[in-house]
Amino acid sequence: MSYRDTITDQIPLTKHINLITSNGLKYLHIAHPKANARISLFGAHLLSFTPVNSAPVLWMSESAIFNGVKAIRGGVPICWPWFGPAKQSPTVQPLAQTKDFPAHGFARNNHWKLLDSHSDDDICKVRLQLTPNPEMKRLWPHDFNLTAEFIISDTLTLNLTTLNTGNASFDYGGALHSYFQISQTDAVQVRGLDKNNQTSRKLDSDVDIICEDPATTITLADEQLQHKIIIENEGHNAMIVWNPWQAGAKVITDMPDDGYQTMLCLEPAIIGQKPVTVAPGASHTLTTKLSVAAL
Ligand SMILES: O=P(O)(O)OC[C@H]1O[C@H](O)[C@H](O)[C@@H](O)[C@@H]1O
Repeated sequence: MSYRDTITDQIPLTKHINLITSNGLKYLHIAHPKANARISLFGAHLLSFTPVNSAPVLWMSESAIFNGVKAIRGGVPICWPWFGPAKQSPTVQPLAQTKDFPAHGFARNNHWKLLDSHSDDDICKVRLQLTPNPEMKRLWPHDFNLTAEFIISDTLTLNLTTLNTGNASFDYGGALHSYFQISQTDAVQVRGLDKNNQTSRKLDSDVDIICEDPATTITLADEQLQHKIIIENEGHNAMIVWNPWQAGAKVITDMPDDGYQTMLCLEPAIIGQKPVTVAPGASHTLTTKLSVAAL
């Protein structure tokens, strides 16, 4: 059952933004003349973004689990403060060698606080915040204030700002793990995975690669939908491209077996080998901006 079937409470925050409760979990439903979007406060997880007169930009698994424990499969999970398996991330070693650490950090598995919301005729804006609790400190012993700002109009901007509130520098990594909706795998082409924009990549098998010198703008063109999704990123040092294909999808319990046919992950990331150092009192922002244009 999807969370949409079990809504128990709905509080209007602005003319365009409602705070929804379903199964004890909170969601923001944004219905604006320029776009619709949904955000889960669990994970500060963007679930959907659909500009008016456009197809949905983001893919959501039909078997995604909304239980406030497991990270949601689809949309834009926030991977933070490390990307990938903890054991491979220098920013969490040597701690991660001895204990059971979650892949992609802990931001996507925790409840965030709603800081504020605003909307007018042009945009909707919401900010969510994560601050450390003892379990997070066990996994990553640093003082931080993490803010996810969503600016929704005919484009969507997600600014993830890491503020160091402690008195020692720390290194962090992460990713905005965007799952894009595609019509079918042989209809799409990705450009911008290298800085010179020389390579255009077709999707014809499983892929899980790190592109370490991407262009600032990536495009995902879909011949069948006759549109391209434009992904403009800042603050990252790599792009991850992921599709698990048939065999991979079969072993992912919260993805239908044929789910891989309509999704592609393109993820602006800060990889563990090249973390960002944040000095006390300083901050760093990882940004992605999504828009759609006709082909
Ligand atoms: O299943 P998850 O923990 O959400 O990870 C899903 C995927 O995320 C990234 O794209 C990684 O590059 C993949 O190796 C990983 O399988």
